[in-house]
Amino acid sequence: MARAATGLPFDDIRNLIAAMPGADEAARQAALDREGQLVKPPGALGRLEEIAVMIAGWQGKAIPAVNRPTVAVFAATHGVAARGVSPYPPEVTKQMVETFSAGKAAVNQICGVFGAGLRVFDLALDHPTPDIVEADAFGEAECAATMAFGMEALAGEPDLLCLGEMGIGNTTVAAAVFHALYGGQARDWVGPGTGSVGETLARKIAAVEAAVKRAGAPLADPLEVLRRLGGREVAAMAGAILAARMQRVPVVLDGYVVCAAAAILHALEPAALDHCLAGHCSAEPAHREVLRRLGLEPILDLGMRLGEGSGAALSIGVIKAALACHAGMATFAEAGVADA
Ligand SMILES: Cc1cc2ncn([C@H]3O[C@H](COP(=O)(O)O)[C@@H](O)[C@H]3O)c2cc1C
Ligand SMILES: O=C(O)c1cccnc1
Repeated sequence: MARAATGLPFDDIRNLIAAMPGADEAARQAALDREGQLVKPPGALGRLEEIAVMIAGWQGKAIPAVNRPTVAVFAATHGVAARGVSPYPPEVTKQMVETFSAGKAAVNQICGVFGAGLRVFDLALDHPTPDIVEADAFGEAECAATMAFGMEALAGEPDLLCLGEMGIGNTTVAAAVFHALYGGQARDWVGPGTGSVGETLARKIAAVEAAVKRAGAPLADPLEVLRRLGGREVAAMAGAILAARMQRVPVVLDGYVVCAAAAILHALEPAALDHCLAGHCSAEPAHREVLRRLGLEPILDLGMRLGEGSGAALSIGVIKAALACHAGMATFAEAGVADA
């Protein structure tokens, strides 16, 4: 396999993780102080206050703003889909990419409501990654290059990056990643995805179990979990989360599949997700446990199980409201309201 002149491709990823910046503490503290002075009982805006303070830290501004939110949807195809682990055929991935372009998917409508830009990245859709039951999803060079491609999500300089994905079979891939990272039984991590029940669900559990065994889990290196069991959208999203961190852009995660990308980084370095919010808790049964392990509290919990970034996009409304309150409210002194 070709190695980059700078060393092993995964070493480049590890070097980035070692160099990740933290939040701007002065901006974070200034935002926290401001929250304490705004014309409301302290803490009365609950999570909205935490969101405003967190975004202040990452944007490095006492009064942060989200004017250019972007939803980046990564689409990929998976060899494992040919095993019948999803009720839908693999062609749906490409057809949904066309539907995103036509502005007719759910995520388009949600982006429209909140003024978010939508960018769709398709990752070699005509060339599925190998069936993870049979072979590794990638070689190291391709996996690292796909992560680097995901960094393109930052090219439009968004001030908030929401992640989404499209790829029939990718809840199987996500379950394999979680099973390899967190152990337990395959069935603990497998859920219906788009609606697998009965025989389809049984095939999905069997595929996850066999893939993780083949890959030789437990694996000491989370990047090997990604390389052996992941898919292109999972790798690209991990790259996007990392690139956002290098530029201190806050990230909103979507459901079960996006969290598989996040979990790889978290397993490499728990602080790697400090700039991330969980947009929602998906109805995929194991998502709540994954969020708990990642130390993330979902903003919304609406029983959604769509993917394509829909839950992350929907939480932009809450995030924008949090920032509008933080920026626009008067202090007790300014409003002439008696403080406690
Ligand atoms: C019409 C349609 C639109 C979608 N939008 C997102 N997904 C979601 O479903 C897929 C994962 O589920 P599974 O692992 O069960 O195939 C992903 O493509 C995901 O984003 C969709 C699925 C369908 C059928
Ligand atoms: O939570 C998700 O990401 C999800 C759930 C079902 C189907 N596709 C994605």
